[in-house]
Amino acid sequence: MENKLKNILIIGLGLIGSSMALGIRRDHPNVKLFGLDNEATINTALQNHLIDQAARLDQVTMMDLVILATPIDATFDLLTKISQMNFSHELVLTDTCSTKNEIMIRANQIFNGKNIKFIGGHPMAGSHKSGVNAADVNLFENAYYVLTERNEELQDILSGLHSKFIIVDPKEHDQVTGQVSHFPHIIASSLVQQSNTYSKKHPLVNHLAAGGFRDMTRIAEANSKMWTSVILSNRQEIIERIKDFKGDLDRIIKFIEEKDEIRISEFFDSGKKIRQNMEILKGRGVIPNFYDLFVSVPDEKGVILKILVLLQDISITNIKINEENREDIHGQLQISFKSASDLEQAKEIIEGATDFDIAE
Ligand SMILES: NC(=O)c1ccc[n+]([C@@H]2O[C@H](COP(=O)([O-])OP(=O)(O)OC[C@H]3O[C@@H](n4cnc5c(N)ncnc54)[C@H](O)[C@@H]3O)[C@@H](O)[C@H]2O)c1
Ligand SMILES: O=C(O)C(=O)C[C@]1(C(=O)O)C=C[C@@H](O)C=C1
Repeated sequence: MENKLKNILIIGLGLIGSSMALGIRRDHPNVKLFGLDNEATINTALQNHLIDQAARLDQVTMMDLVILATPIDATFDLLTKISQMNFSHELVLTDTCSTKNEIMIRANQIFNGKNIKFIGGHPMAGSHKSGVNAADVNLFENAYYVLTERNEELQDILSGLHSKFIIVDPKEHDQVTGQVSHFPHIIASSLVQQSNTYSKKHPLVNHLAAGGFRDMTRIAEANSKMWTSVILSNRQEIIERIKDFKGDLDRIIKFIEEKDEIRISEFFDSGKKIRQNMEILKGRGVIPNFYDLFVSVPDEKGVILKILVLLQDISITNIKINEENREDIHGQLQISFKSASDLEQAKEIIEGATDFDIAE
């Protein structure tokens, strides 16, 4: 298929826009990539060859595809400005916002009868980091990429992101992401703040916070402006999720007060089973790192290289080093694989060649 989307403008070259630029370039080295952002960001994007050329907003009219990778409030503003422009050919326009319903309602109102094909988009992967320096070509690998409708040419341009397209109704999208993406950010931030308040009375809090606390709170470091926009764009759903959760907390308070051993155990058991079932879904994109092996490694020079050499014939999707604060215990290498069989093979190789502790 000859793709007619040749001149592509990305507005907003932060974490998402710059990572998309790298992904687009991977499969489509010949498209012309333009960028629009503040001067410092554009300079970095040009230096790092993320884009070919800077563009102005009025140059939207000469583009074939425009990707809005901007915060939600800025995206609304840009949608309005673009809807006031005149196009001699059809513009394909998409966004990356974390909410979809309000954006689609607005787009349907303002693009009606215009030469603009708007397709709502949301890559279901990201990070607590932001800005052009966080660009990562593998950010969207194996993650779902939500679109509000199929579009062969757009999907082809985005193929180098290595994500999986899924068509979702905008309202349904906001309900689901409200539960599994937006609400968890509220929980993480509340937990960090509650612990901080408690630490005024109990300073040891700052020392005894360990792996569990770290795993629960990484996303509390996310960009506050972005999350304010997300929450305000999905208010009703998020309020409902919070109220629902309050009910769950009240239920567990009751079990504890009543020393109800069976119900407390059922509570944890149920959580464990549900999460383990979600693990099965990991390969389909619920959680980007799937089939993980945790190798406990001594803090010695060359140890990571040794493991990598051992696994050189197996496809690894990600490696993470979970450092330990204490010097006397081992750090943990988290290695992610594409399949259960790759994981099993890697486990056998490491077990055969080292005495490192391994867990799945
Ligand atoms: N961070 C995530 O995990 C994540 C994941 C998926 C989708 N998203 C969504 O993608 C969008 C971008 O998020 P991000 O994490 O890349 O944010 P970011 O802060 O890293 O990047 C946003 C960029 O947009 C630029 N910008 C803002 N207003 C602009 C304007 N009017 N014109 C041109 N550039 C402008 C900023 O300078 C910045 O470089 C948001 O709508 C967010 O909801 C974020
Ligand atoms: O990994 C993270 O830090 C994220 O929060 C990314 C995350 C999420 O997983 O909920 C957050 C917002 C996006 O719209 C999509 C993905």
